[in-house]
Amino acid sequence: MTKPKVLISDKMDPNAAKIFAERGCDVDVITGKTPEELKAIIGQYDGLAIRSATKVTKEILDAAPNLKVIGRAGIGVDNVDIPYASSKGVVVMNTPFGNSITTAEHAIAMIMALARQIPEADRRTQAGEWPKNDFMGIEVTGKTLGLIGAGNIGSIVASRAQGLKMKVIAYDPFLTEDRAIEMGIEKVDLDTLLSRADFVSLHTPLTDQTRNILSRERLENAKPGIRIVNCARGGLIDEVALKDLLLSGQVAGAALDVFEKEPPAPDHPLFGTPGFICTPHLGASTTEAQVNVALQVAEQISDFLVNGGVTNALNMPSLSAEEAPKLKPYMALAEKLGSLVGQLSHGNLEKISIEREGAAASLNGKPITGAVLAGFMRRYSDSVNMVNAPYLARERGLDVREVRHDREGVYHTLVRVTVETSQGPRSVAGTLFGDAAPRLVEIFGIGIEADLAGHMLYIVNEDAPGFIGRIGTLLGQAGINIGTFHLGRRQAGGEAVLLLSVDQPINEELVQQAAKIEGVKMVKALEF
Ligand SMILES: NC(=O)C1=CN([C@@H]2O[C@H](COP(=O)(O)OP(=O)(O)OC[C@H]3O[C@@H](n4cnc5c(N)ncnc54)[C@H](O)[C@@H]3O)[C@@H](O)[C@H]2O)C=CC1
Ligand SMILES: O=C(O)CCC(=O)C(=O)O
Repeated sequence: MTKPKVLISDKMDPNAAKIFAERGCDVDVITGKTPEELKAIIGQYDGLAIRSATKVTKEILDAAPNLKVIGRAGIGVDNVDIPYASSKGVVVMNTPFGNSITTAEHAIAMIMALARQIPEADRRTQAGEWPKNDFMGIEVTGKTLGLIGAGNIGSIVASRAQGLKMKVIAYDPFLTEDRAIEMGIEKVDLDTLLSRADFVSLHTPLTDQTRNILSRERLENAKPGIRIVNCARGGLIDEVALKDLLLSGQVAGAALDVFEKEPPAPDHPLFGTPGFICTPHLGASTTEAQVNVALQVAEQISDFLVNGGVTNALNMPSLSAEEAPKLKPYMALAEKLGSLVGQLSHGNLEKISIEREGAAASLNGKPITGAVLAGFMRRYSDSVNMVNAPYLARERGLDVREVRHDREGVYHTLVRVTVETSQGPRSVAGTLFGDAAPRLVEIFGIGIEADLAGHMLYIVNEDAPGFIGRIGTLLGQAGINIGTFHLGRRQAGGEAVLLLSVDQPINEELVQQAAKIEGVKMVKALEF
């Protein structure tokens, strides 16, 4: 049997190459390639091990007919086009915990560096000055640290900050009250956090919800003299606004490990701004973390290529060989339903129930539940997958109920997902056509039949003549082609839902325009 070939395309601890060789793979370490150079060689490899420098785009994936698995030695996978990799059948894995402690420690180092202005004091002292009177720091003891994102890294930062006698508050829609109590922190909304925090530290992935979460407006309204640390992802903060507010004194200090564009241009507006310090995406750069993630990624990739084992995959469930063919379409359905209900529900979502009815009731429910939870939580975390979703849900105190009804309803098989929201329960349901093709059949109590795929637009409106024409015209004028069109309504003249699939993503501006059309109650762009 020929050995699987693996490329390590980013700088990684040498133990990774050793593990690949020991586990039966041929490995090449070729780092620093341009996208064009990578495209020219990627075709020969079955596996690709990366950190953050390699961007695995559509073009790279199209040039990689043999590629079966991509392993990210780290957490964030925003450098991989996961939907496209999935469409090509390429498994994407990460190493969700290997660098969390290290990154949390970097955030704490940034807090201390800001509090005592260590980089600037160091620079001037080494330049021959003795500027003892220019650096009046602050104590962190007794100060309030506001965490935006309290997952793996955020919760480690919380415990370290508590050791420094800081009071920790957090904004994280997925943090339950119980988990917050367990962590000894206070759960607050974002505005409260910004009005109370002396230091803010960001620990979320970059998603549509978190992009620009520290916008100019939010920074302007934050507690005067706030200090900000970002060791998560560039794009979470408005960098230009940050400079203006550092200059005005509204923000007393900012420490960035990550930038919207990396590496930042040499004339980046923040460079040289008083109170600003930065590091070149060093959050995960310790010997310990790099050994952890390199070993882990090499073990995971070789296990997959040599034995078919799946660990920490972001786009694939773990399954036995016999169950796989029967369960696969159910898992595709379940993930879509979880994703739909997650995209359409807001606020504190603490309870989710997954009901299986008819033929679905007799199947192994675990992978179906895992798939629902993975779809539901994907917008909150880069690290969630069908395997770890139930564990993460439990850890975060999400109450997950699984219910089986052996009876058969209108459909011979049905999966229903319900979340409890502050406005009451919200449920969506789907079936399999021909035991293979997932179809949505009900959304918030309204019957509708639709395939959930690609870019979609969801509209709730008052059922009235001429409405569909107005939506069609709006999309047509925006140059957006409609693929499929699905309608459902409670009763004639009552509340109706419209679900459209379109050929390109729908931007926020168009969503706002659609929301202004007469009769529209709610509009949401969806992605599957
Ligand atoms: N600077 C560096 O070198 C490193 C950076 N990272 C970044 O740190 C991020 C966090 O990593 P982990 O803690 O392991 O991830 P995680 O998935 O355990 O935690 C992320 C948390 O963010 C929360 N969240 C999601 N959307 C939110 C929103 N709109 N508002 C507030 N909170 C929200 C989630 O509920 C979750 O609790 C990663 O996504 C990665 O981008 C990770 C490792 C190293
Ligand atoms: O590999 C690195 O140095 C970056 C780590 C990181 O950003 C991540 O794991 O998300």
